[in-house]
Amino acid sequence: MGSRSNTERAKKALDAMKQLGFSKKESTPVLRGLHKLFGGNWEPIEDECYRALADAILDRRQETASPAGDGDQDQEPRGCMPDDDHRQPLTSLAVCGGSCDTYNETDEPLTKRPRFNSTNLGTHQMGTSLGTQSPPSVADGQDATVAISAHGASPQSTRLQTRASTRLRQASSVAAHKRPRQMMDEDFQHAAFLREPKPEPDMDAIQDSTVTSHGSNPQLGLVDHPLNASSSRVALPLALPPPDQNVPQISGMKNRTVQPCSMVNTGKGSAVDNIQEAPCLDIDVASSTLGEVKMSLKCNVDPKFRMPTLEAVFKMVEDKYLHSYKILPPEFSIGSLMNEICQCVVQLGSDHTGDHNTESDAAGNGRSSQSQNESMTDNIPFVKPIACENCGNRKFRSAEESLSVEDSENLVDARQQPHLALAKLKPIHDLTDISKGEERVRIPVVNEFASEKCPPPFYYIRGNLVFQNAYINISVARIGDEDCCADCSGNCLSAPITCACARETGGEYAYTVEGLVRTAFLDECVSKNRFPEKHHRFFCKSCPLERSRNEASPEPCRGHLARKFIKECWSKCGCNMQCGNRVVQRGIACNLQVFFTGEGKGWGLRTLDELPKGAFVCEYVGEVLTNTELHERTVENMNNGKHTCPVLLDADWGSEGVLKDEEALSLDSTFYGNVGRFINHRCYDANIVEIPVEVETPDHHYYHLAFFTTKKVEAFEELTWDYGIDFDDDKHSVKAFICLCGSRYCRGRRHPRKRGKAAAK
Ligand SMILES: C[S@@+](CC[C@H](N)C(=O)[O-])C[C@H]1O[C@@H](n2cnc3c(N)ncnc32)[C@H](O)[C@@H]1O
Repeated sequence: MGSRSNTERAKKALDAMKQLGFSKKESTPVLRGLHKLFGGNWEPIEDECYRALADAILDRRQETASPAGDGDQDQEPRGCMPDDDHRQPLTSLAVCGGSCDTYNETDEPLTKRPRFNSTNLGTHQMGTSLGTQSPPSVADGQDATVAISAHGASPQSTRLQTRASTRLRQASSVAAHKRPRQMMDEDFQHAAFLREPKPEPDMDAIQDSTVTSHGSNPQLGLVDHPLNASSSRVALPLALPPPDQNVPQISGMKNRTVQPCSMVNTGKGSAVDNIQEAPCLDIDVASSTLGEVKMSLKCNVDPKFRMPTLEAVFKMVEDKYLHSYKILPPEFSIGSLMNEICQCVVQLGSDHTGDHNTESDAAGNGRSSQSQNESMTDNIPFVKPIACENCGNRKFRSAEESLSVEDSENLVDARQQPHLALAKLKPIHDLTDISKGEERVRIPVVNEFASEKCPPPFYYIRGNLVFQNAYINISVARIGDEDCCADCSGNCLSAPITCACARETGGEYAYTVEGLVRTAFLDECVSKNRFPEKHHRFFCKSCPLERSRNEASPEPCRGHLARKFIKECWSKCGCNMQCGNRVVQRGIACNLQVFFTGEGKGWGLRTLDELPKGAFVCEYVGEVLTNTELHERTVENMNNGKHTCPVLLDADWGSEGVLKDEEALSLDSTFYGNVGRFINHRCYDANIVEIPVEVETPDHHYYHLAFFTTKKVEAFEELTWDYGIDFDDDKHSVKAFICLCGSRYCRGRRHPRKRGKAAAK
């Protein structure tokens, strides 16, 4: 190198810049300046594929284009200006439909595509950056490609990155903005390489890959890498125009091809189940040593597809995953998130009734944020309708197959309103296993009376789901050393001393080695339920329950029982899954059956085996609702002649200050639930009792409600729990029914008004 002439080296440098889309006219003065700055030394200029030169050109552009400095988001429209991509070639989110015929193929790879300026993510200042041009529709293609590119050096891209990570990992975007350039570059490498945990075949080969012209997409002006694991790999600087085999390529690019969507392991029974049906064909992530990362998603779309703005897409994705899913499923991955983005692009782009397909929408013009939220949150139910099997004389059909033509027309509505979906689609249960495989054991449904064959429709879920606004703070960081047993191994119950997780239960594990709740602990829980007046109660300063009933002048709190909690070991603990202090989290282990009681109580739950005292039966699983959501739902259900079956998670309400509504949680299994929703009420002497169990949170704010037997239960005996209903209280969230529990202590039966009604029946 050293022997080469200045002219030769300058020519090479300018050629390399040309490959990045910088004209000779623009590059030459910058190169001259740099050369002078480095005292005639070429090495720093040639290092890292002329990175210093490219950066200097970009800096110079930014200086000339943005006198107000970085962060000035109200500059002239950038998206459609040919030069713009040179100014910010790697710092924006770019969306392109299948045919971008306005694209200038020759020299300006990322221009003339509708742009999403990542600085404006989540704000309503998009208009100036996007202009008024409508996004292209996919005229005849069946694909839409969403390309997300980022450059580590830019604040914009940092925001893009931090947007994803803050929402996903609660990272601080502010801090990220301020980090030095190099650090950000590293972050972007990590963003591309580390956040997708799925196994990626033949990584070494990918990293060592050489440049080929394979897979370029001149039409889109995007580097269109081969997108599945089996295809050959490309290593291209992302801002380069489509490669020309005759042109020497800049080395140092890495390309990582994420598995095609069909290969994404979505995990059973989770929100991401649906991803298997995603319209996404391929996901690709590539990064370069220049600190760029580009992700491209290819989705199948219909010809009427119109490209939505990425702001709308991101909002929709975020809504789905983070507003509804504050508890992120363990299977969550960036791959599935990107796939979700694809689904949302397709869905929004296919919805011609909404106005999220226009640039002005992205600018926040013409549509309130509330209506944006509505269209997004209401859209897709996370849990698929139950497949029907063996119901009546019907054979197994998938949920979609089981729809009649008329029903299928309702599918659109159904997708927009999960609860409406339930009413319209009427998913039919699998009578051989109501859990449709969600549980470790099969839970059959039987009706020995020739009445209804099936329980009413609902979606079976194994674990709680947040309906919408409930706030649950689950993070590993919140679990301190005092709330976990990181040093344990194997089975905590076999260790000579109890671990930190037994602190909640007074230094003694709540479970015996046989997996039963200890008698003394259990009896106290039963006693609290049976004789609440004898036990300590909390009284809220401002009771959420009363507030929801009458916000203007709420009545005083009626008190909430101070409950006994079990704390199980969890992910931050060193023990294994078979640890004796992990019972509820392992799920249902006994043989249960849903059966028709024939006693006027509808369906019920019974055990098929004899159960000893203290045995775990099941959890009460449902949607986690805020207090307001519960109240609204109860009223709505009552108007529809339905009864809500909620349980308040109120064990800690009174001990805190004034609880915000989104912190006052309850569980409702009306629409989404597990077998717990079939357990009927029995006054006082019920054979199961609910005990709050902490699993993934170290406080009493959100917890699991687990049922344990209060005594030995015979095989085929109905399982019952005391709902704790005050049959005199008309305001109770469970609408008091005429109690047919059969207990000699029945509170409902003794109520004169109810008795009269019962007699009249
Ligand atoms: C959580 S659900 C229990 C499952 C319900 N039996 C079913 O068929 O879906 C609660 C509802 O069951 C009925 N129920 C529960 N316990 C009852 C009892 N002791 N007497 C009469 N009805 C009861 C009431 O209609 C109540 O609203």
